[in-house]
Amino acid sequence: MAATLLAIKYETGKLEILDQLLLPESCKYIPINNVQDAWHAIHEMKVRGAPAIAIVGCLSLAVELRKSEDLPSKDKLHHYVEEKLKYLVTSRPTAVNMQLAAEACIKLASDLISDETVQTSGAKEAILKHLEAMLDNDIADNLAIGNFGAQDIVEKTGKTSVRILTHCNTGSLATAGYGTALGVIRSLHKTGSLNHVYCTETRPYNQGSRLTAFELVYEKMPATLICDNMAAAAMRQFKIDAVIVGADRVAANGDTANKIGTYQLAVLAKSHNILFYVAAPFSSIDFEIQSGSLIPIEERPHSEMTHTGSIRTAAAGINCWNPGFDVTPAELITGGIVTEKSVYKADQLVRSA
Ligand SMILES: CSC[C@@H](O)[C@@H](O)C(=O)COP(=O)(O)O
Repeated sequence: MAATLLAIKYETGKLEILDQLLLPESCKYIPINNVQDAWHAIHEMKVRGAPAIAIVGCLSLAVELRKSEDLPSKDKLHHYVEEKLKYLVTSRPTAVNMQLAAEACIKLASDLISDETVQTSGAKEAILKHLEAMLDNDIADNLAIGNFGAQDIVEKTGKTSVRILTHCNTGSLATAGYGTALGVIRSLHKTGSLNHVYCTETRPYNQGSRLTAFELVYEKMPATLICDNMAAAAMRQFKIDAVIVGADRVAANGDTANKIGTYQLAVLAKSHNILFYVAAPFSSIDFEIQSGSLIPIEERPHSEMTHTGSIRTAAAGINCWNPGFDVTPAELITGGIVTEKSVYKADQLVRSA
């Protein structure tokens, strides 16, 4: 893959993340030396985006495991892994990727315990191999998502040059590299099928203007930034062909939690007869949650709405409501849910697909 902006750098036992709080002014990598560092970096949104959260969490455990030389028994190793991963899951509530990654790794640790042929060092190596494979696996998944999504958009619109609208940040900065929804846009660009991409500012945290716009400029894609309240006007004026967004958690029925403002884009897309897509790794689908109403939604600090940096921009004393995410009902996802396996209609989602 061509060199792109990386949110996460990992070399055996050494983990660094790009501090996204400093973007777009400066690009600075900071070390993550242990699980606690990762918890804080995720909680404070130095790294964000559902896949990137899970990868940084899991790699921080790999860093700790590589440092620890005295692991007394396989049983203790299992409890250690379980405790650390469960702690990481508490860093942010809505994205499911960290939770599912934790469950998979805890299950591996538990299977290794019951396997009498495996020694403690072998168990540790197997867990490390599992955790450290996440970066490469995520990039491979994103490339597949990009290809499936680009192909589907070209097929369903019947156009060879499409205009896309996207929301929040779903690119290299939210994943191991390439991206999910932005990966689809990258693939359209790579194959000469992208006419133009419009990215929303994504108030109040501005992932669109700070991060997506940064990636689009970096990659020299034909792109325009719009404020969130310009979406309807832009859909009509620029004849948008498809909206594509990422996901923090997809319920079993296809309802999708993603950055606040996604739902209103889906409603607008419907009334403008525009295809609406969600792009996410299969690991963003939570088959334990039957519908979107059960997805926990993170409430963010009011200062994100009332202040720009240290300057107050809203009247002091006003009440605020600042949910970080909303839920788009499955029936509004008219294009489909693009994963690394295939593009699904909501009613085609099955656990073993
Ligand atoms: C590939 S990232 C998908 C989603 O995680 C993304 O769209 C999003 O909502 C990110 O929210 P954030 O609050 O910045 O972590």
